[in-house]
Amino acid sequence: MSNDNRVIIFDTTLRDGEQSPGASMTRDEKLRVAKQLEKMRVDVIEAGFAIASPGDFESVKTIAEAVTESRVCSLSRALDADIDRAGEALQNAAMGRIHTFIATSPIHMKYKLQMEPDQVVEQAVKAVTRARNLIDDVEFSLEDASRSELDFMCRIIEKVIDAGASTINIPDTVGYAVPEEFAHTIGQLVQRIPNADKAIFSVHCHNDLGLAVANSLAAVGAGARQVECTINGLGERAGNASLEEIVMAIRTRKDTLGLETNIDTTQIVPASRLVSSVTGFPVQPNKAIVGANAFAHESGIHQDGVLKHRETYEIMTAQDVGWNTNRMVLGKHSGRAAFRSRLEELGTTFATDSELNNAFSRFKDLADKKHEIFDEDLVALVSDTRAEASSEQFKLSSLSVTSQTGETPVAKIVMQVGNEERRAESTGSGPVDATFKAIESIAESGASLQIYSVNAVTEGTDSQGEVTVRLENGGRIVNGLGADTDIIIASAKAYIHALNMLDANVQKAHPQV
Ligand SMILES: CC(=O)SCCNC(=O)CCNC(=O)[C@H](O)C(C)(C)COP(=O)(O)OP(=O)(O)OC[C@H]1O[C@@H](n2cnc3c(N)ncnc32)[C@H](O)[C@@H]1OP(=O)(O)O
Ligand SMILES: CC(C)C(=O)C(=O)O
Repeated sequence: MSNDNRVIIFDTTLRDGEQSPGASMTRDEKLRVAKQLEKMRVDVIEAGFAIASPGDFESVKTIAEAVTESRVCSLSRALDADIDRAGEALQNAAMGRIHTFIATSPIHMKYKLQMEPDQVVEQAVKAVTRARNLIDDVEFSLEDASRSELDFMCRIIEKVIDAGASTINIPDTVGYAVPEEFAHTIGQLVQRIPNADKAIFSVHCHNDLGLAVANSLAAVGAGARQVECTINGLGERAGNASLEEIVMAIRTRKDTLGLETNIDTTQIVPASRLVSSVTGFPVQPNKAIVGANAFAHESGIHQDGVLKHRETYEIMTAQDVGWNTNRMVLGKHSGRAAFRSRLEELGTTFATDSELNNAFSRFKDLADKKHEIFDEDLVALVSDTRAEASSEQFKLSSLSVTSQTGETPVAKIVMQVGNEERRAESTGSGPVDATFKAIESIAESGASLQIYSVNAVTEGTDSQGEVTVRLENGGRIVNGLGADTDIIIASAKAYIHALNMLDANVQKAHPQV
């Protein structure tokens, strides 16, 4: 692919990204992010706004001295002092850039700058000329370009290119543009400005209408060859175009866009995590590319499709952007294919379809109670299913326990004993004690309880409790297991499992302790 089709990735996480209220970074944090951006092969890193504060100056200087593979840039207004400060911060850069800007929209010129358009042109040319005397790479931005008049933009751009700007940035400062219109503007600028071929056209889109990425892609379709963007879409107000979305859209739709970047996409997720951790801005789970759910499938039909042929529901691989793998999340929308596959990965196979169906129906019951089923839940669920299936003698039909402050707990149980339904009611010192007494009043095993333990299988209040009950009878000792989101029911299941083991004389299958 020719150079004409290469899109320069200009990352402004450390400058515009840091303008997100609450996203301030220290010099050392910025340096860590800059090194990661360099590793990701970002072309230009906007390290800060040197005149903004002594700390920002130090950050730009430190990054300019530490980064050699990416160009390091500082922002500056179209003012002598800003430009000189940027030049000073960048003086040791292996590759540096001064990025100077001034607003060109009628509303900004009249109310904010309080300048006439001619004065703005004059100040822009003066700024670019001064910057070019300090450094050989100068970018000029027309702030609020998407609300600026086309003829005026053509006039100022032609003059700043003549003054030495080699990158012309067209920002959608307030996120006002829509893709078709923005593409038209870029196309017009590229066609109408006589010296347009002497500069790279760039865009810098904000996300106020959620269109930052769409506008950036429309602009590259119309001839822009630099995109300014940020990790996780961080930035002023609703943020900037997100780097990961731009880069992966260009890569994934190379067939239609015909473009490429130099980014090592496997470094995207590490960069996203780093920026999230240093700024304290979490990444939403459904965020494209870097959200926790971006490569996760919960629906049975999708899981079945992905297991048969990944591309049925994935347009990129998780590994391409730096995840270890895609994920099958087991939940209430999952089907047998994913359930069986995950258990096989965990070393459990089903001998018969009815064994699979039995475990699957328990899994659906559990999924109705719990948001996400983890591997530990599955293991507990299958061992519980198998424990129950291992003997026919005692089965739990229903259990109701009342436990109230100042009142003695009461357990009412219905059990299947062989072919007979039996009921019992008992009180106890606690709900578990009452339950065990009710079971024992039906089973009359005479076994003594040696150990009772409860473990939360996963984290969270919707976790399954896994209970172990050790019973001793006539010198035989067995361990019964039960799992449920309700620990009283898990306890009843574990006690009944142990009774069945004693009854069925299964010590060899479940060794005595
Ligand atoms: C669209 C963008 O993201 S632009 C970048 C925005 N980022 C920031 O503003 C972060 C860093 N900014 C700062 O630290 C401060 O605003 C500073 C240091 C740059 C300036 O601080 P102050 O001198 O106190 O000025 P203040 O911020 O109050 O006002 C901005 C001044 O710059 C002028 N100005 C704004 N843009 C430009 C420009 N591109 N070129 C020249 N002057 C400009 C304004 O008209 C105003 O001038 P006035 O004081 O004569 O009215
Ligand atoms: C300074 C420019 C590039 C900017 O941040 C904007 O217009 O949003």
